[in-house]
Amino acid sequence: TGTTRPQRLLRAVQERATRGDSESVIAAIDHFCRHQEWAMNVGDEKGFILDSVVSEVSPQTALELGTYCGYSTVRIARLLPPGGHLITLEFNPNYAAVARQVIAWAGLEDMVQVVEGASGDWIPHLREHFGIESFDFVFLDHWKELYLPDIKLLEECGLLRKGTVLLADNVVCPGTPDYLEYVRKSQSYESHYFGSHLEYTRAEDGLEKSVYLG
Ligand SMILES: Cc1cc(C(=O)N2CCN(C)CC2)sc1-c1cc(O)c2nc[nH]c(=O)c2c1
Ligand SMILES: [Mg+2]
Repeated sequence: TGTTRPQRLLRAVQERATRGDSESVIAAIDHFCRHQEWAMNVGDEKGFILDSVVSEVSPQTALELGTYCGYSTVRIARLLPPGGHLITLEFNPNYAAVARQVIAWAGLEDMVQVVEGASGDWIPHLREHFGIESFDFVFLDHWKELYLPDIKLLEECGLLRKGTVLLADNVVCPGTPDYLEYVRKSQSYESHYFGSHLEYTRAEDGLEKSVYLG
């Protein structure tokens, strides 16, 4: 038995970060991942790019696919405008349980809804369940095989509108070739690649920003 890596990450947050201070929660997780144990958070370098896109969009409605421990959830939620709301989908209940506590430690629980389950199961029900008309911003960070089917599902469910901004993590490492080909070739998207590095490493990775044109 013993603790899991997400549980050890949560303990590092509770020991090092100040309750209600989202910057200190982000710093505590980055410290843990750099000096204790690598973990698959978007990280500080790609996180800075995520911050700039979220700030530019200033979304009232945001969707995150893949919560993990809530690191990017906190990065996004801390930048939402008044009235803004973030729904984050997580398949793994153990990850979701840790994420809820990390988000609460950052004092952002009122702007975030952590939803447990498979993205493909939940996306068709987001409108009726959460009263969402469409999303202003979507962060894809769950599983490389699901990026493409899930944005097609979002399109089909009418959850994207002209100007919706999609930002995808790990398009180089682990890599999402089918997703990249689709958003870069489709007339319905305007895409741009932000080169960076895999979190806490020197390996190449990056974020793909795609604006839905309708
Ligand atoms: C699990 C994993 C291992 C990686 C790697 O190349 N490694 C070599 C270098 N060492 C240090 C770490 C391990 S990259 C990666 C990863 C990274 C993300 O940001 C992810 N985001 C969402 N969903 C994922 O499944 C996801 C996986
Ligand atoms: Mg990732």
